Amino acid sequence: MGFILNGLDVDEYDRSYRDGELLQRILGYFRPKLPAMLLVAGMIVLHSLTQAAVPLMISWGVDRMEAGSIADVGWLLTGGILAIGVLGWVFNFFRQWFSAKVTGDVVLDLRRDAFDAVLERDMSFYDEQPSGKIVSRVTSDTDEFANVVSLTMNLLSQVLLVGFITGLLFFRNVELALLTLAVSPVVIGLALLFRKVARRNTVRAQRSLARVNANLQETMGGISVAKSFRQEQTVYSEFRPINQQSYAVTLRQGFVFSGIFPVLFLVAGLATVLLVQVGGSSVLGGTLSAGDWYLFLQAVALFWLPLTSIAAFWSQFQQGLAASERVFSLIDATPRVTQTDAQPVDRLAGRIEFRNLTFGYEPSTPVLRSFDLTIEAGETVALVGHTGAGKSTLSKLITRFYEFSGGSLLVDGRDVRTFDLGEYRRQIGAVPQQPFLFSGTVADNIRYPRADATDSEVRTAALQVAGGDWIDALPDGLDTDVGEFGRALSTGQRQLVALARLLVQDPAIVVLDEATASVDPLTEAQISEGLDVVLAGRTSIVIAHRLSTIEHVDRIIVLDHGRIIEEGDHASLLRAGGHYCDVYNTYFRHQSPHYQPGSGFVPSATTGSS
Ligand SMILES: Nc1ncnc2c1ncn2[C@@H]1O[C@H](COP(=O)(O)OP(=O)(O)OP(=O)(O)O)[C@@H](O)[C@H]1O
Repeated sequence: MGFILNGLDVDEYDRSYRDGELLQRILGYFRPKLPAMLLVAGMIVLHSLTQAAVPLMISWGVDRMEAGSIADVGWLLTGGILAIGVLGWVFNFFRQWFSAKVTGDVVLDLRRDAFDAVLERDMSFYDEQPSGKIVSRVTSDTDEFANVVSLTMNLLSQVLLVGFITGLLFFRNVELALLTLAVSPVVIGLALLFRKVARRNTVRAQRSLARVNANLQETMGGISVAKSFRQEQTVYSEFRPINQQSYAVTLRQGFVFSGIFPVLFLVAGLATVLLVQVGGSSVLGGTLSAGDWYLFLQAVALFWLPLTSIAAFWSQFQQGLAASERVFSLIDATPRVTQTDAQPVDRLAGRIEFRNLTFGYEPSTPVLRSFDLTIEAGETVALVGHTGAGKSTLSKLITRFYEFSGGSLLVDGRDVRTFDLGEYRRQIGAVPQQPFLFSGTVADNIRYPRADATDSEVRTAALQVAGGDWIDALPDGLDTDVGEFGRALSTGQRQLVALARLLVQDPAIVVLDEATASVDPLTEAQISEGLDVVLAGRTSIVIAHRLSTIEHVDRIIVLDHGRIIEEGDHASLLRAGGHYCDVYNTYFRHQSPHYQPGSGFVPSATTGSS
């Protein structure tokens, strides 16, 4: 049991809905499709009637045969069965066609809502949830849901058929009808018993599939790293148990599901034996006509088929419910970033104040405690500090990707929680260390923040970054295809595109995580030049990794374990000989054009190095 269930726990945002609640929610998706569904219902009734009519006609024929008058009605019987068959086919065709349309439409809506929800989630959600699992909810779980919708349509048709046949049985012979019905509670009881086990197994199967997806997604994302470290074997060894688990869980699900049918057929078989025995004796005793007996034997077969599928349907129904539960959990996951208002945000000046702010990715381990910092409008601030000091955390709070738990964050003196989030974010230009480019051309990527930017605006922005020299190096200039994730461009070129993109966005505040990857001196110079243009006139927070940047910013803030331990400009901080000197000696010293191995240490009070 241990291995099979490893890692199949609920995700943090998973929740359990009552069946009624789930059904209500599902019905909400079907309500707009009412006319089409009524048509489907009509077709189902007609189709079920045709199915029930066949045994009835044959029974009538058998009675005629018994009375020795089959020759008179033979053609009527043949023609009638044929006509019913054709009608049945037509009704069934329209039923299938319209139900496929209704199902397709509902899945389309559900997938749209799930995808919308995915886009709405905070960054913390993506930190915690492997993307493969999310993909699984939007794709395979909605498919699962579609299956259950088709099954429901089939079930409705079968329930109607059972209804018609039961009516017919009672009409012809109450005694035999009661006998047939007597066994039904056993079948239904068995099906209900099976319900819980089925649901549990199904949820596990879906989770194990989500794990497979998550693993694949991660492997594909990091395939170049895996290959360069020759870790293919490790990747494979990690995948194998997950795949094996999915196999085992699915196998177990199959085992549980297939267990129910033999049991149900056994019960149905016993009932048929009983009917053959009792019915046959009645025919011999003259209390039942041969036609009625035939009708019963036919009806019993028809009667059991829907009943057993109703029973088996429970399991698949549970499967669909479990899938819809997972999709709804994704849609309903509560956002952590909560705005108290949606006030319009005009052009910001860009004054940022952290006041007594507390934040932790995990509430129990705060990264920032009672944090205070004011960045003036138009100021360029560099954040430096050892890894894990909290530099990126500050930028994530400004971009409002994460929610803080205490204190306040003010922009232009207004609480960020009161802003219209969309309007606020449009004024923040965030550039990550590895700028992400979407498939398309360089121009498409520069235009990304503002789809209505004209070609000439895009070109102007590109030309403003480092005088546009870099564009000439691209094979097709701005029309160069960047490839998936921008892989067709060099690291430096991607950064230059990201800077041009920022100019098109024209944000009031720039939050920039400088790339650590080294680029050739020419590109380095182009990036520095581009940065000067991009940051001019905006409030800029730069997580600095370049000496050329920290030398020119208005203020350097040295962070350590989520606290500001020093601030000032480059020269004064070096003179002060404090913690900044340590950071300088560790990170920045080597980047000086005059650097020689072992030289350039700035004496600091903490290390005393010289
Ligand atoms: N998504 C996350 N979930 C949980 N903890 C996190 C997350 N991101 C960062 N942390 C933790 O928060 C602390 C501050 O991290 P942060 O990324 O802000 O540091 P940093 O100064 O930007 O470091 P670096 O220079 O390495 O990027 C670290 O202890 C880190 O482990």
